[in-house]
Amino acid sequence: MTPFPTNSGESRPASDLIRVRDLTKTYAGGDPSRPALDRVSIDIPRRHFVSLIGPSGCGKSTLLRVIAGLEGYDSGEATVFGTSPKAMCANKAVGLVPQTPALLPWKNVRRNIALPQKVNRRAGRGGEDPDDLLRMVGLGELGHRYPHELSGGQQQRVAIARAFGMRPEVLLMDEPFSALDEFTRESLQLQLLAMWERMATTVVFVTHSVREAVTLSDEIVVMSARPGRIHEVLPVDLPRPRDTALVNSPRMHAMEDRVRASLESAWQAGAAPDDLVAL
Ligand SMILES: Nc1ncnc2c1ncn2[C@@H]1O[C@H](COP(=O)(O)OP(=O)(O)OP(=O)(O)O)[C@@H](O)[C@H]1O
Repeated sequence: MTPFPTNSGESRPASDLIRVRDLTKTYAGGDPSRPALDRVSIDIPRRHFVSLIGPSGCGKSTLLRVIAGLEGYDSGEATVFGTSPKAMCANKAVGLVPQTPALLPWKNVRRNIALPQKVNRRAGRGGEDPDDLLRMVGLGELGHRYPHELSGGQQQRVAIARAFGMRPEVLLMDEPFSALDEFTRESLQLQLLAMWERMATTVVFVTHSVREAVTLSDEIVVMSARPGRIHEVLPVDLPRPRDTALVNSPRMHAMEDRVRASLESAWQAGAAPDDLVAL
């Protein structure tokens, strides 16, 4: 197990962590000798921004779905701030932002954002004002529009605003920016960081982009495939806010190089003999 570093260096109680211990998951019909997750252990401290990165099929989405309470597992344990993921999910304390924004096409943007808050109120949790949320993601003027009247990037902003509007204790994001152009992606990253800082949420973010992981994260979890394991946890020792000057600095590039080197060794650790012969 790779011990998960905390900013303070102190060990934290389970009530302050997303804690995964020795967790193994094999999908129904899957090869038991190659579980999707194999004895995975990590601690994600409350209010941290943590990215999961690794080769395709290494189990990033599976781990996210286990934390979300949407997938069971064979052995080991997962708790979110001391509670089971399913209980957190039932309490609407965990939000999930998928790769493609799932907005209701027959409701305008403001109603799309307000809808989950009704569910939230039933769960006894407050919500944010939809117009405030829209302003925070730079869409203050577009509350009356319908999803088909927005660009892909604007739709994803609505999805992010909606997720934060539920004031989740944990926000799980599965490659939310992967379909966007680089410029839109970079501007959304900065908006996401501003929302995260303001809402003090814990974010677990899946990405294939090294630059994105370094720009956003406190820690980067590098995973390896066949079977899915934690390869290494890299603390991102860069100050916040991560402004444009920092993102283009030598320190940033040095951190990116560290992550790339770790990914390469993760790939080698998980490569089957056939893959190596093909090289
Ligand atoms: N519903 C499912 N049924 C069976 N096997 C699955 C299912 N979902 C995922 N898997 C398998 O589990 C392993 C991990 O998949 P997962 O989607 O978690 O990987 P990932 O790292 O998120 O991949 P990618 O980067 O390509 O999105 C893969 O071998 C995949 O084929």
